[in-house]
Amino acid sequence: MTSDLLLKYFPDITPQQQEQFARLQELYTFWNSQINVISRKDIDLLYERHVLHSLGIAKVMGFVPGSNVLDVGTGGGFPGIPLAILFPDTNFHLVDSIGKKIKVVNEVASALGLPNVKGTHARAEDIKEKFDFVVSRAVTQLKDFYPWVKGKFSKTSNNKLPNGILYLKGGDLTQEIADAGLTVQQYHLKDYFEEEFFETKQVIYVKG
Ligand SMILES: C[S@@+](CC[C@H](N)C(=O)[O-])C[C@H]1O[C@@H](n2cnc3c(N)ncnc32)[C@H](O)[C@@H]1O
Repeated sequence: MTSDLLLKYFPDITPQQQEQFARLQELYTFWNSQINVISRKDIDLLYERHVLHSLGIAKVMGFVPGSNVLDVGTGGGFPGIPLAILFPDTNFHLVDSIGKKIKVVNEVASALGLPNVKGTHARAEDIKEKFDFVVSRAVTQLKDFYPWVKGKFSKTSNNKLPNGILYLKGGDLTQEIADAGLTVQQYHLKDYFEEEFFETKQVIYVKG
């Protein structure tokens, strides 16, 4: 199962990437038994609900080599770790306000040999560097999230979308988007993935 699901939607991944994705099951099964980084009932659905969901961002945006991406509230490394496997030439800075989750991120990145991942125990608001993109999943409402990151975008980018936020969201977002008062683009993951899990899942893009 594992990487078969990934090959179905990302047929160009290299044998090394397949191997890295395949190892996630063992690594997260171990780390999840130490520290709850993903829902325990979800561990059997790791590839669909966490890895493929994270890679939904890659269906919207292919980061050009050298891009710098901040993952805010990464928890155990989602969406940052799957994206870092898929985009080995992009730098991913994964932050979370809970230190033990960042320990998992750094252990997983080291076990997989991902030099493009840096995990930092910090609140998003305190990160001072500039990035091309901010990615995130399941952290907070857009109206609260946007002020944390709005000053963090570098001015230029060679990417296909201007620098900004790519936020994985699910359900009816009409009210949340209205409350944030932001202009967003909505990408529906059911257009890319046929599994029922993706029926209401979206990537919300906000220009930085
Ligand atoms: C529900 S978890 C989601 C984790 C991960 N993104 C995922 O989808 O599996 C939300 C995470 O956001 C982190 N978080 C909340 N507020 C934060 C902040 N201001 N800065 C950094 N991390 C934050 C929490 O510690 C928690 O790990």
